[in-house]
Amino acid sequence: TQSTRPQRILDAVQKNATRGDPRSVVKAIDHFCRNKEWAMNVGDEKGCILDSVVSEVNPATVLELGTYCGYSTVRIASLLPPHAKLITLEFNPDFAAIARQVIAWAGLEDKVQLVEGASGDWIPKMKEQFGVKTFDLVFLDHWKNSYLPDTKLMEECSLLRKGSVLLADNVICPGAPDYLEFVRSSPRYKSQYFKSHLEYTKVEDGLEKSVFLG
Ligand SMILES: O=C(NCCNC(=O)c1cc(-c2ccc(F)cc2)cc(O)c1O)c1cc(O)ncn1
Ligand SMILES: [Mg+2]
Repeated sequence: TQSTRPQRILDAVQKNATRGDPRSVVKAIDHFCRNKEWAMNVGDEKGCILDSVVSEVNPATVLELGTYCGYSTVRIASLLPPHAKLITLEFNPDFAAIARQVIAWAGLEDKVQLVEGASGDWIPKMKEQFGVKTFDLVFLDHWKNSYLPDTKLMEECSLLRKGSVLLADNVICPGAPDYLEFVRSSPRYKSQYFKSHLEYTKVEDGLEKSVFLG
């Protein structure tokens, strides 16, 4: 039977990465996507910016919107302090099934809760379902036209506190123009653009870091 690209990414991890070694999992995916098949992971260049923001925030609670194969999930979770928790939402069940195995190969299942379903359905249930008060860091990497409505929904559900950091991928390519306009013009956010490139390419892209001011 014909394999899917996420399945081929998982194969590359299981063949080339060491169980329990998150950095080797990240390296194996980047090597596969740079040399064999492009895939929509945040990638190594933007991944370094992601790492620096995670290390700076040192979050106890993280929400990731859009898991895909778990590449950024592994990057983030490998940097979290001992009792920190990462909740990652993925709408696509095929992506979720692969991501669970990638996260397990990295040995990070205890830090990560992968939830299958639509962000709009799950965000209002975060507190009651997972006992989350607020998120210290949110990584937005799902459907680009969901960034803005989901950010407004997180505000309405009081999931953001003074100092919560939103980090959004792909604000240039594919782009999230309505989200960018909102966080850059709203008095309730302090925004900063980190110029980079679309994963594994020379095309411009970047991450937007926005601190919620409460
Ligand atoms: O596609 C779903 N999620 C991925 C969101 N991410 C992206 O779309 C994405 C796309 C690109 C990208 C950039 C250039 C290009 F030419 C093609 C794609 C890069 C990225 O870094 C992304 O993050 C999805 C499916 C589904 O059925 N349900 C819920 N979500
Ligand atoms: Mg992305």
